[in-house]
Amino acid sequence: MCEVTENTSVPTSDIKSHPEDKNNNKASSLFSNSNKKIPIVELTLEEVSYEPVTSTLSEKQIKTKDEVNRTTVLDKVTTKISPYKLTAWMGPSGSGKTSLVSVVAGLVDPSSITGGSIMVNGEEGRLPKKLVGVVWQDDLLLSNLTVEETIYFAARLKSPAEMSEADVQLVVEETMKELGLLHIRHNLIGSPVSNQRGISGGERKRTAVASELVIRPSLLLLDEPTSGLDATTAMSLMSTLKGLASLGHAIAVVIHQPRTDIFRMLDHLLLLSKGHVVYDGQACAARSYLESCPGIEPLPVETGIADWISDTIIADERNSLQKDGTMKIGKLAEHWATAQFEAAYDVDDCANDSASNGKDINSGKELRREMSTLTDLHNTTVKFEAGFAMQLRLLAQRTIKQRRMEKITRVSVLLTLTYLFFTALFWWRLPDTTAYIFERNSLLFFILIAQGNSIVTGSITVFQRDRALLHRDRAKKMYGVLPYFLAKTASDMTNNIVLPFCYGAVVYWTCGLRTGVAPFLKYLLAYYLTLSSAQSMGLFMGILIPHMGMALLLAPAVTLFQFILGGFYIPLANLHVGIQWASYISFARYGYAALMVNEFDGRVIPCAVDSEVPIAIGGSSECPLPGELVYESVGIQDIFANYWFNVGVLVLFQIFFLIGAYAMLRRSK
Ligand SMILES: Nc1ncnc2c1ncn2[C@@H]1O[C@H](COP(=O)(O)OP(=O)(O)OP(=O)(O)O)[C@@H](O)[C@H]1O
Repeated sequence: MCEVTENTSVPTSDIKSHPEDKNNNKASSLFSNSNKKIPIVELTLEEVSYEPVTSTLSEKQIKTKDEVNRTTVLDKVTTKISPYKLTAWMGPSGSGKTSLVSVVAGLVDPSSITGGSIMVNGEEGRLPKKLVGVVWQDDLLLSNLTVEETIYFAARLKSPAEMSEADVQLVVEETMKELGLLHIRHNLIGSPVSNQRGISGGERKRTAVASELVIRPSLLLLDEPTSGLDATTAMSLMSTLKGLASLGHAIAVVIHQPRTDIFRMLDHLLLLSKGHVVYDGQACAARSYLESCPGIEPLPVETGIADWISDTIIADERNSLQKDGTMKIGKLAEHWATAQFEAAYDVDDCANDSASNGKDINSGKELRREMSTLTDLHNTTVKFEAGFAMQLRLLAQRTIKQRRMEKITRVSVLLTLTYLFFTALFWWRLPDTTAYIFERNSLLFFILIAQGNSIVTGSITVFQRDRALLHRDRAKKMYGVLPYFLAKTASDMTNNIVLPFCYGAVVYWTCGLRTGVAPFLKYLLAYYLTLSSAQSMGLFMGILIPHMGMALLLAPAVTLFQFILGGFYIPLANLHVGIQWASYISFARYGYAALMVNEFDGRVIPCAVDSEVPIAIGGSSECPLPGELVYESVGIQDIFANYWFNVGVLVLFQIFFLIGAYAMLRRSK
């Protein structure tokens, strides 16, 4: 007899978890309207094998050689994800559940699917990515966005451009209500990693689900959505998913040993072991099937069914471990492959289960009428829903919102104030005489190096964090690389530089640099361009070197090297010929030159009043001293002594770094 036979239907109206969330009747009615628009989709996998390349050979070598090392992650997997059903994929660690999510979501290299076929509504082909929502374990939500902003950005980016703002807002409202998030709509997501307080783990998961659900995907895949949640929160989330399935979504959940009450909610169950199917059928029939397998201990009294299933599969895997450490196909997988497994679908005890969704899924007739053809499904979707301008606007807003508390945090303001304090202490109101020329030079160099280095490392760190989110969003075809890149660059060039730039502006007056509005503005321009070159170089390095640790190790060395070649430590003319060339590709050289020329060009530096020691600058102890001699003494001569030339080269540096960064980003997968 099948143990799990009770009606597990959870009506949608019962799944809201917070009393405040019951107030929005308008949203509720829209939900029932938009519900009709979900394209009904059934996905069938027939003997699908997934074998990614694990060879260490380069792509070029692989093309020329026949032998390609592949690992069999999924071996002839046959299963189904049906609308109106809550499907679960279970199996021990490493059994291939997450890989199956990637395969079904179309996120793997098609050449690594080495066998079998994937059918959508009975036709062989791929489901448009727009109709698939995937919630991963690491949800990659942006910490400084509120719950509502997170769902809104997902909704707007994924909704058709012609959909009005009011309608998008209504769908966001409706989705928040559906997932019990209305009462925390204005709360920040937060980040457990950086100890930033925010919403709870369960609310995070629900927000991640809401961000996917907001466009009503036909197929929703969730990779361990209940991991890290307490039993009650896990139950509440699964109830929500069950309710959503009853509206027509096809939902597949990767789940580890759920509690019995959660297990009872499942309609369909796929059990995997080392990439092989061990069971695929109605969840309520799994027990009787497994107990019918030779050598399997029946479910002990007081043991949860999911725990028993897991123990049974793990024991089978252990038994199939050979002496040389390799694994042969387990007995359970072998049995499933040869058994008359249709029997598992037809267990009488599960008769009630099919009715539990309010739809007789086994009759199939009504369902088939609801299903669109694959061509229709493709015709109704476009590459990106939002237009270029909309993507750009939304991404810029999203980046600004995320960065608003990142860059101007209390710590960064405090650090800038500390820098200001010490800079003022060392270089306070420098007397404008020949006796203080060295101090002036050193100040101009210090302000570059003090801020430049942290900008480069900051830029790398921010991009490495954004990288995963970008790749995930790109895979979902939410936006293009260009709008992302433009929005990011615009934000980086303002947000990341605002504090260093303010520091530079204040230092100008506290340290008594050249008086006059024009020199001040020119100083700001040169200073800004040097910092933004550092920013672009950081981004370039961050994209070029995908490994964050490696990038952060190399970045300070490269930046320091650039600054040494700037001309302050070693006058440019005195650099060894073997390295002199490198100074031409140092942005610090042009930044420093522009600041020096702006400070000293066209003026005469008065003699130090009480100076008894003649000041020798570049071999000249002239007094008063022509300003040109100061920058010429560090090797800034000829065309390099032209302020606008240096500013122009800094602009070129940025163009080079940015175009390079964009090109690499486009190529990266
Ligand atoms: N691209 C790949 N190249 C090589 N091996 C891979 C690749 N993807 C997955 N694998 C291997 O396939 C097996 C299944 O991995 P997968 O992450 O799908 O398992 P899982 O069931 O989700 O495990 P867990 O429950 O621990 O998350 C693992 O042994 C994994 O190392």
